[in-house]
Amino acid sequence: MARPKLQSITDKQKTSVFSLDSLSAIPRFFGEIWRVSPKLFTVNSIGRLLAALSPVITLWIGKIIIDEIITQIALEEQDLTRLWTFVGIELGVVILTELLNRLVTLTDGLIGDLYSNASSEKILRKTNELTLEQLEDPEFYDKLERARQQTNGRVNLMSDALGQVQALISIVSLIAALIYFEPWLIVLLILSIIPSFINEAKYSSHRYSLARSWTAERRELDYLRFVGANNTTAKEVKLFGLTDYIALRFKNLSNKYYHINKNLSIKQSIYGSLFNILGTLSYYGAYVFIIIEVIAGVLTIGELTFLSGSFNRLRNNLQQFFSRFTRISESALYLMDYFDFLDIPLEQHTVNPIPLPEVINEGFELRNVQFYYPGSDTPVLKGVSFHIKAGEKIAFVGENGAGKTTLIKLILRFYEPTSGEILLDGININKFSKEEYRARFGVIFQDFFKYEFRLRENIAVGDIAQIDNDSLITDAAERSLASQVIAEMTDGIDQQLGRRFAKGQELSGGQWQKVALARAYMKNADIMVLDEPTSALDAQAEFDVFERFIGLTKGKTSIIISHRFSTVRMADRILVLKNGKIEEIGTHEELMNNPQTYSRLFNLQAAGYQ
Ligand SMILES: Nc1ncnc2c1ncn2[C@@H]1O[C@H](COP(=O)(O)OP(=O)(O)OP(=O)(O)O)[C@@H](O)[C@H]1O
Repeated sequence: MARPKLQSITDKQKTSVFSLDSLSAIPRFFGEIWRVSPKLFTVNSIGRLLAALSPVITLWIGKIIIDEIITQIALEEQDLTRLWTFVGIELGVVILTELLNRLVTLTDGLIGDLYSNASSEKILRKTNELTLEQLEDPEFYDKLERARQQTNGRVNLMSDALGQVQALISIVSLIAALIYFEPWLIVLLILSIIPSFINEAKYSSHRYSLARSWTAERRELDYLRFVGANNTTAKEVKLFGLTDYIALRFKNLSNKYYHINKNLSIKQSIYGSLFNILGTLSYYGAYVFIIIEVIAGVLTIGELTFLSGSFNRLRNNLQQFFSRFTRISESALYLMDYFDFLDIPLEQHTVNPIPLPEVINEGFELRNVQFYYPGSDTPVLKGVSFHIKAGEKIAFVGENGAGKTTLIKLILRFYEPTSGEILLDGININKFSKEEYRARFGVIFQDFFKYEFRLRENIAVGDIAQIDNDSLITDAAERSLASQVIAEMTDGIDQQLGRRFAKGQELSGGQWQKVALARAYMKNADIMVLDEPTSALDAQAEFDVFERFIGLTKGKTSIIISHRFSTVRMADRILVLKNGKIEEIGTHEELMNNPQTYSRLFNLQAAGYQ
């Protein structure tokens, strides 16, 4: 479902012919570049400024040299001092320009690298500041994709924009020289350039709107590339023989884009070539005009080389200037996407948060909680009310899709209930600071992430500030039985995990689960939340893990989700969810005496083990 907050720039604005709107993003862009490295930026700008004057100076010296040669040839007693002096000056200017150009390229590259790293980091941090709701929105993903792509484009934009200022200085100096000798040449020049500029502007805007309208498809292409060539999907792809299916899907979609893009490129090339020929004709027109003037004795030979050189140079510079201009406005459109992404409004922090209770006394209370996932019109929770007493171990049970994990997401404040409220010690959990509130939880999710980092990091993510606290990490590992995994690793706690990087060791599903469970033990959390923490463990390991858990978390409020009734029965109370409603709640014994879902499922599972 479209959400207005994610759409601040309309497509129409983005595709207006000259894309001038987009240029408004450039000052902010330069602000960002400046902050990346004020020193490099200053060196780069000064280098460009000096290099910009080189064409007119070189051409002017060239004119003096030629006129001097002609004068000296006509003399009987030649004095070549002035001639050699100017040749020497020209050589100096050429070497200096060469050095300045190198300096500009070098600083362009360095600033580009720094800027691209800084903007990637910004995207990463911004992504993390967004809510789960925003992260699960496909429109958000399109925006993220557009912000991510063209990182290189943004770097080129910098050299283009600075190059543009440099070119402008060269152009103004060359124009001044042309006006001084032959003002008419300027008119000829402008007439030859304008059609080609309009052509460039038109097609660059087409290209951008095409790229933009294909964002979702590009994401699909990326996903197909990932599914088709990836070590995590390789087993299934090989076993089910999916390569052809995926490759064909990829080919069909990418071919479609290729053909649309091809047609556009061909048209642009044809018109571009025609307008270029027009430009060349105008140059020769000017050339003929200057030759006639020289023959008539109005201009000297030196002035002929200077004027024809200046005209040619100016024509190239202007052509580059205009095509750079369209390139800049095109890149600036992508830049707007990037800023647009960075400007996605963030969720408001809780105003004047109430301090969390030092010790939890009463526990949680859910009052008539109803919940719809954003964009969905099917309720997942339909008026759920219950207590979790302080220090109690409560298990959530129910069939797939009943809403167990959703309940946990609401308690952890990843989403807000659509109606109803959740209280902790009688206070609505929204009134606490989200960060402080979440810090009181030790959590393992059903779909925990397997970081292909070191084992130490995989445990320390539970409290990353403690990454170097070996005793805390080994202690957490001991509690979750991950110590057995550490003992088997060549590099112990510093073993690289996964197969992506050198010396990485892949773990079994159960071993990963023990490592992930250790995250919940990393801090002395008041509330433990375990969402199917033992689904991959063997029966003995599961029993051991839970026995430990019960022993180690005495007096801590805990929520456990499990489909294994041998685990569930260890909880103080069990809540059975069915279709988003509480079907029954009570102790194992109470529920066993109640001929409803729990006793039926318990007996069913028990019978399976007999
Ligand atoms: N991010 C989401 N967006 C939209 N719908 C969702 C989302 N996550 C879950 N759902 C839907 O909410 C319902 C409840 O899902 P939930 O994950 O809470 O079930 P569960 O009881 O934990 O199931 P399981 O035992 O399979 O883990 C399901 O119908 C699911 O399709």
